[in-house]
Amino acid sequence: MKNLTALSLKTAQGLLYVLDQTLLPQQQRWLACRTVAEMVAMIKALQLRGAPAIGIGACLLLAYRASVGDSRQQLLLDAEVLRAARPTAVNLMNNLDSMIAALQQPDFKAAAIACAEQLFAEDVALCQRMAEHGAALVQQGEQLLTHCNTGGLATAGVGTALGVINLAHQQGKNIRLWVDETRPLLQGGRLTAWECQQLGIPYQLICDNMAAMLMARGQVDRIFVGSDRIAVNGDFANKVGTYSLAVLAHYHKVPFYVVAPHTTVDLACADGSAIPIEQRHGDEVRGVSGGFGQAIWAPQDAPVFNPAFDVTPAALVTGWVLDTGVYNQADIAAGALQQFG
Ligand SMILES: CSC[C@@H](O)[C@@H](O)C(=O)COP(=O)(O)O
Repeated sequence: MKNLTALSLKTAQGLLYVLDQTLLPQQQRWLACRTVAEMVAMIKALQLRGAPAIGIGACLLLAYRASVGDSRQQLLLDAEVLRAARPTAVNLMNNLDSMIAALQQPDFKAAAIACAEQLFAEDVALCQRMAEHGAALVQQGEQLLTHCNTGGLATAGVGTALGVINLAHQQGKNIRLWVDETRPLLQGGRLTAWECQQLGIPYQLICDNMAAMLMARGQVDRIFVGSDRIAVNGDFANKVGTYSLAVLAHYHKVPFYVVAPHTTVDLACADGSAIPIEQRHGDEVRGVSGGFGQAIWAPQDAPVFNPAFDVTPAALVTGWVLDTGVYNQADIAAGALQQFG
């Protein structure tokens, strides 16, 4: 396998390494990943996270397993085990489908490696195109807002929503960014804040419940978020809290954009009600843990509701920024997403 490098994934001398995102920003620790069980555990624990990154990581692991001599039959079984690691991000399923097709080739080992390398390269290119389409929407001096982490850590490339924001910054648009901390796992506070510092993007961190006040004061000009799965009617799933942001944006007439590669469209989902939503452990809401330590403030057995994602209805979206272009409400209603998947 070639040596590949992204912010959260890399291959070197044939081995796969994952940057443990649960420890950021306090610690930068790369973990070697050799087995399917290790990869499943990393995805479930969100050591590897972000819709495109988990799909690419799972396929790189299968390519590694092929390179060390696993049988085609074993690799096909392992692909199904990996598919079940997280349910919402369709990129994982789509990338594994590509890998399964590669494993049908006569030289399945070479095909698996080529497939993983191609998925990696393709994601880099898709991110760049999304960034170009999205950054063109941003005006000089705007105050932007984002949720969760959608940057280089979540993809093989520059990211989805954060890729757009970073390109607008690089273009000298003098933007400022509000970063939602993103409870319960703090992907904004830990990961997006860290990426913004690396990239030199001027940002301020806010708790999720401060966005309404900023919008009321006219301090948010545009919102960009990512997505884990987009239904054909334009409804989309993203990190829990995205829906409330969209409702707030609608009320305050703030343009609200979802940024995702066309491969995030799922033709099997007619609308958002068909998107499976992952439910996670109650401890994530009872407290927090990470590279900074652990704090639990709720009663140990407090009953918890903890969906990892929510669905934003298409009616609340100003624009769908895909690698293929920007689509508006009329485009989506006319079936623009039907060509993807
Ligand atoms: C490219 S990022 C799109 C989404 O994957 C992102 O917004 C998100 O919700 C990530 O959730 P996570 O639970 O951290 O994997």
